[in-house]
Amino acid sequence: MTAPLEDILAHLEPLVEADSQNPPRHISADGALVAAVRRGLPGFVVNVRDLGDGCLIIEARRGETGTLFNVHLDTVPVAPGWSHDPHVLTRAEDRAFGLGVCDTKGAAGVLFALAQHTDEPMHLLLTTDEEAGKSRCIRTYLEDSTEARLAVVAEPTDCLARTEHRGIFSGVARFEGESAHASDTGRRSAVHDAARMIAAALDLPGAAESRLNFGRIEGGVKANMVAAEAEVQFGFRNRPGTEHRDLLRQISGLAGGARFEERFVGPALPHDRDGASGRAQAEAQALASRLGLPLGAPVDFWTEASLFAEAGIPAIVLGAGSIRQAHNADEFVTYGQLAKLYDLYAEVVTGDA
Ligand SMILES: CC(=O)N[C@@H](CCCN)C(=O)O
Repeated sequence: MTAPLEDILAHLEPLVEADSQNPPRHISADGALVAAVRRGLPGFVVNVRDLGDGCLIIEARRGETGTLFNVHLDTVPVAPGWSHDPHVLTRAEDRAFGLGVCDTKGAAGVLFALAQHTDEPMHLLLTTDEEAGKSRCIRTYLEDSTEARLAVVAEPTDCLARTEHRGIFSGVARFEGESAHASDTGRRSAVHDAARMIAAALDLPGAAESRLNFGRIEGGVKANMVAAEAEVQFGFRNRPGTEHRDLLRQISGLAGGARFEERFVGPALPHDRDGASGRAQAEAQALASRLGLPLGAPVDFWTEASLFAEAGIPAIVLGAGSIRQAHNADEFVTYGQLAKLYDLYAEVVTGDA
C-alpha cells in the first residue's frame, strides 16, 4: 500500500494547531481539538465524555470491530528552545515539526487518513489527559468497557510493536527537622536527613537498574539556619514481572521518619506474568505476529497500554517516531515513519483482531 502522505499531513495540521498543552489543560468539548476530530472523521459516530479538568474521552466509531486504537491528543507544555512555531505544522524536506507530531498527534493523522482511504470498521478512543499523569480517561473508560479484543496504543515506538514495558512509580518524601541556629549542635536537619537518604538510596543494589531518579529537592532557608523541612521528589521504573513496592520499601527504610506520598503508580506491561495482564500480553504477542507487525524490544517508558492489559485486553504499543523527540524542543516526525505507520495500522485494520 502506498501511504497517502499529503492526506496524513493535511489531517495532522489542524490537530497541531489546536493547542492541547497539559498543563494548563484548557481542552474542552466545544474547542478546536474536538472540532478537528469531527472534521477529520466524516461518517464516524463521535461521542465526547467530558470528565472535567481537561479530561475528554472522545470515542469515534465506524461499524463494528474488536480492535481499539487509543491515541492521546494532549501534549506536554512547549519546551524551551523551539526554533519553529510549535502550533504550526512546519514541513521540511523529510520531516514535519510541531508540538505533539511524534507524541502522539501524528498517529491520529495516520488513522484519519486510513479512515478516508478505506471503508473498514474502525474504533478510535482519543483521550486528552495522558500527559497529566493520572490516566483518568483510560481508567474511567475501562470501568465500563472491556469488550475490545485488542488495544493498539499510540506512543513513539519507532514503528515497532512493543508488548512489554516497565512500570512506573513517582512520589514525594517529606522530612522534618528542628528550627535552630546553625551554631547549635545536635539538632536534626531535614536537609541533612534528605541528603543521607538520597545518597544511601542511590547505593542500593538495583537503584540504577530501576532507573531511580531524584528529580527535585527543596527545603531549608539559609546556610546558618538548621532546616526544619525538606521535600524530595523521586521516581523509578520497575521491570515487567517485578513489584514497585520492593524498591519503595527499601527506600523508605532509609528515610527515618520521613513521610512518603505516592503521586503516580503505573503497572508494568505485563504486570504479573501469572495474572490477567500476563495472559493478555501473551495474546498480544500472538496477535502482533499474526498481523505481521515487526516486534520491538521492551521499552523503559511507561504507557497506558498497561492499564488495558490489566483489564484483560491484549495491548500493543505502536506509533511513529522516537521517544527521544517527545517532550523536546523542535519535536518532529519523519515522513518515512508516518508512511510506515500507515501501512502497519492498515494491516491491523484489515486483519481485525
Ligand atoms: C510515554 C511517556 O512519556 N510516559 C511517561 C509516563 C508518565 C506517567 N505519569 C513516562 O514514562 O515517564
